[in-house]
Amino acid sequence: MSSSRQIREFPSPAELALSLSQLLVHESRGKSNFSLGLSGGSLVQLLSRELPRTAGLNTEGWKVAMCDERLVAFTDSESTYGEYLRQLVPHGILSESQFITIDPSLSVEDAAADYTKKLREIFPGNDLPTFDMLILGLGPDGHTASLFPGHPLLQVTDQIVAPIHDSPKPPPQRITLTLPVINAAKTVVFVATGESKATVLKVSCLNSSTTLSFLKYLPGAWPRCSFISSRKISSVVAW
Ligand SMILES: O=C(O)[C@H](O)[C@@H](O)[C@H](O)[C@H](O)COP(=O)(O)O
Repeated sequence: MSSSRQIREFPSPAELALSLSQLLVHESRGKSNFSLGLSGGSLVQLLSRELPRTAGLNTEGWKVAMCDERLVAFTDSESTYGEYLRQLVPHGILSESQFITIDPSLSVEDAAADYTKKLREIFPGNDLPTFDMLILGLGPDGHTASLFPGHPLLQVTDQIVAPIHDSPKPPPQRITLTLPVINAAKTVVFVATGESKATVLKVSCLNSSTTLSFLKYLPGAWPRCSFISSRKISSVVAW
């Protein structure tokens, strides 16, 4: 899985979640340390439902970061970590101490600097954090993490985490992993659930020069990218 591009299609989000959980078992098996980046949106519920009943899952060595995070209190329903805390952690699958979280009390610049420092501690000695696996979402507008089409953050190459003040999708203040980190990850999985992803996938894959295309920014990750979808996308995606 980690070495080749794939599209995996499932008839329902439940079946997608099952496969994603099995992939996590496979990718983390035998690793005393497993670094995982998670996204928000529908992924929180998918994983929170499926991981607790996944056979063979050993999360002991897992460190879990957010691919992006909204600068709101963890108690706010907009907080991605807060949602994992409410939906996944109570199942005993992961403990709070395994998550690398932002400090939402800081300004967005300081929160990005603080998160950078925390990631550097998890990946000591590496210029770029090399996540074992990133699970990314995909917005109908073509954004992934908090990297939005046409936004200047797509040009950032000298930071591993960037602040964003003007996210087109609310809330406006967020922090995000930057493209170099996504490109350096060992396995990158895009989870594209729902009808709204078909257009962006089609446009992105058929014409990689379009502004909408997130794929043109992922030359490093592309050979290791997978798409997991709850609908048939292979018919619209040129692979
Ligand atoms: O911070 C955010 O706004 C979300 O995390 C967002 O980036 C999400 O991952 C995608 O929009 C896909 O969301 P769905 O899977 O819910 O469609």
